[in-house]
Amino acid sequence: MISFYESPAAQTHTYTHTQTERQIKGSFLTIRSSVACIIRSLFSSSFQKQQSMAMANLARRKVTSLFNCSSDALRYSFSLSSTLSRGFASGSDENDVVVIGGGPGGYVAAIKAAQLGLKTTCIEKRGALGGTCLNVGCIPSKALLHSSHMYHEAKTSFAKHGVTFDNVNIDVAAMLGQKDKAVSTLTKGIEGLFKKNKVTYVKGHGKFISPSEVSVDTIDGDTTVVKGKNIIIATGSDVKGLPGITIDEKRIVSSTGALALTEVPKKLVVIGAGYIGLEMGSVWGRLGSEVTVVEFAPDIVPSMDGEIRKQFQRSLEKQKMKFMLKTKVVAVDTSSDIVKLTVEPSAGGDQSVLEADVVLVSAGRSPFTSGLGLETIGVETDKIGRIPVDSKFSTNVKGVFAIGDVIPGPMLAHKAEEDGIACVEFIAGKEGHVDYDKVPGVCYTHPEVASVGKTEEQVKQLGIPYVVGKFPMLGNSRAKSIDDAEGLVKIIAEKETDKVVGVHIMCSNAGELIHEAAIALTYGASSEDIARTCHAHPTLSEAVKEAAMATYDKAIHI
Ligand SMILES: Cc1cc2nc3c(=O)[nH]c(=O)nc-3n(C[C@H](O)[C@H](O)[C@H](O)COP(=O)(O)OP(=O)(O)OC[C@H]3O[C@@H](n4cnc5c(N)ncnc54)[C@H](O)[C@@H]3O)c2cc1C
Ligand SMILES: NC(=O)c1ccc[n+]([C@@H]2O[C@H](COP(=O)([O-])OP(=O)(O)OC[C@H]3O[C@@H](n4cnc5c(N)ncnc54)[C@H](O)[C@@H]3O)[C@@H](O)[C@H]2O)c1
Repeated sequence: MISFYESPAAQTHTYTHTQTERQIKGSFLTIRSSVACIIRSLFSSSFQKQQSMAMANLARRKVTSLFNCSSDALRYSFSLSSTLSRGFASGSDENDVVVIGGGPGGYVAAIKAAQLGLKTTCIEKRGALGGTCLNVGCIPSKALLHSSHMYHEAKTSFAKHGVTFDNVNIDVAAMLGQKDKAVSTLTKGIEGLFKKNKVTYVKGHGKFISPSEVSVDTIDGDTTVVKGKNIIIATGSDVKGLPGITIDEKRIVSSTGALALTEVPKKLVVIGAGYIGLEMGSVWGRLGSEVTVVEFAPDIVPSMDGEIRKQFQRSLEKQKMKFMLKTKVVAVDTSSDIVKLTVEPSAGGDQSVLEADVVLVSAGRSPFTSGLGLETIGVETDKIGRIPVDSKFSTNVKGVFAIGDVIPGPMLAHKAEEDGIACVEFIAGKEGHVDYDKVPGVCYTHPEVASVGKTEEQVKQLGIPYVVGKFPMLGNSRAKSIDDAEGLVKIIAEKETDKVVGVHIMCSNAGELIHEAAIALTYGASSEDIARTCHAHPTLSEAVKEAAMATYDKAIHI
C-alpha cells in the first residue's frame, strides 16, 4: 500500500522565506562559479574542463530549482499574513498558549512558544513529560534494542574478533533497570527545560470546557481551570486494539507490556509486521524467544521501498524471525497456560493454530482524544478519530490547534516536534514549515532501515521518469572492516533533472546516514551534488556517495 502524506504546513509553504533566499543565493553563487570555471577552462587542462562541465550542469539544475522555488516564494509572500488568533496575554492569568499533552509534539511546542515570548502552560496527565515517545515508545525501545544487540553480538560475533569468555548470560532485570534509568533521566531533563524556559507545567488530565478554557483534574486530586488565548491539542495516540483480543499487558501485551516483560518468553507471536512488531520482535528474538510475526498484508512494513523490504525480510529471517504474511488472527484462547491463536489467510481459507507464551499486538495506533471534551467545543474528527487541521494547524474551532499523532500524517516523534514548532510560529504571527514528504523514517532493527522521500513504487505510480543508483555495503571498506556489511544504499532521482526524490538505506547506522539524504532532498540536490561532496574515508557514509555516483554515472568500488 502506498501512502502519500500531505503536511498541513506544506500545503501553502513548501519553502520558508530563509530557505528560498538561500536557494536563490546558492543558485547565483553556483552560476558565478560556473562562469569563472568556464573562463578558466578555456586556458587550462582537461581536468579543469571536466570540472567546469560539472559546474555548468550544477548551475543548469540550480536554475531549474530556482524557478521552482521562486513560485513558492511568490506563494509565500501572498500568504504572509499574521495568524495570531486572539492576540497575546498581558499580565493576567490567561496564557497566550496552552498545550494539552506533554509528548514530543506538546513539550516542544510549549518550549518554542515560551522562547517566542508567549506565556505558556503545558498540561500532562501521566505525571512525567515526554509522552509516549520517552516513557513507553522511542526511548525505552531503543534502550532494549541496544542492550539486546550487545548480548546477541557477544553470543554470536565477539569470538570472530578474538574476544572470548566462558559464558554470556542475560539479566533481564538489569536490562530493564538500564532502560528505566534512561527514561527517567530524559523525562526529568524536560522538566528542567520547562523551568529554564519558564513554561508552567500542570500535572493532570485536561478537558475543554470552552474554546479558551481547560478544566484540569490534577494528579493531586484538585480541579483547576487553565485559560488560554490559543490552545494546542497534542494528546497523541494509543494502541489500536483488535476485535476479540483483550490486552492484559502480561500474556497479551501492547508495546508497553513488551517493553516490561520480566522473563524471555519461549514463544512470542507478534501481530503486525510494522515498526513496533519488528523492533520488539528483534529485542526478544535476540534474547532467545522463538518469534513468529503474523501480518495481514502481503508484505512486512507495507510503506517501505519494495526492493529494500525484500532484503530486510531476508535479513530478519536469517535472524530466525518467522513470517506468516497475508494472514489474520481470528481467535485467541487464553484459557490454558499456553495462549492459542487461530489464524487463517487474510482472504479466508483453512485455519491453523499457533501457540505462544506471549502475544504482542502491534497492528497500529489510533489518535487519542478520549475525555478531552472535543464535543463540548465542537472540534471535528475524521472517521478514524484524527483531528483535521488547516495549513496552520488550526482545527475547525478558532483558537484551537492540533499537532502530532492526533492529526493526519506519519505517527513519528520528530514529525510531532516539527508540527509543534511550526504551529506556535504561526500562532506568533511568524512563518512555520513542515514538509511531510521529507520526514525520514527509521526502523531500528539490525541492520537499520532508513528512508526519506519517495519509494520506487510511488515514483512509478506518479509517472515520474526516474533513474536508480545503488551501492551494496559489501563494497564499503568501513562496513567490511567492522564485519558488518549487510545492506545497501538506493537513490532514486528524476531522469531529466537528476534531482533526488528518494533515498533508502539498509545498514547498521542507516538512521544516522539518512540525514545527509534528508538535507539533499530539502535543498533540491541532484545525485551529482551528493556524489561531488567529499565524504571522509573510511565511513559508512561513503556508500551514500557511491550510490549517488551510480545514479548519475558509475560507482568506483563495485
Ligand atoms: C513502542 C514505540 C516505539 C516508538 N519508536 C519511535 C521511534 O523510534 N521514533 C519515532 O519517531 N517515533 C516512535 N514512536 C512513535 C512516537 O512515540 C509518537 O509518534 C510520538 O510520541 C507522538 O508524539 P505526540 O506528542 O503527538 O503524542 P504522545 O507522545 O502520545 O504524547 C501525548 C501526551 O498527551 C498526554 N495526554 C493525552 N490526553 C491528555 C489530556 N486530556 N490531558 C493531559 N494530557 C493528556 C498523554 O499522557 C501523552 O503523554 C514509537 C511509538 C511506540 C509506541
Ligand atoms: N522506529 C520508529 O520510528 C517507530 C517505532 C515504533 C513505532 N513507530 C510508530 O508507531 C506507530 C505504530 O506502530 P505499529 O508497528 O503498531 O504500526 P504500523 O502501522 O507501523 O504497523 C502495523 C502493521 O500491522 C498490520 N496489521 C494491521 N491489522 C492487522 C491484523 N488484524 N492482523 C495482522 N496484521 C495487521 C498492518 O498491515 C501493518 O503492517 C507507527 O505509526 C509507527 O510510525 C515508529
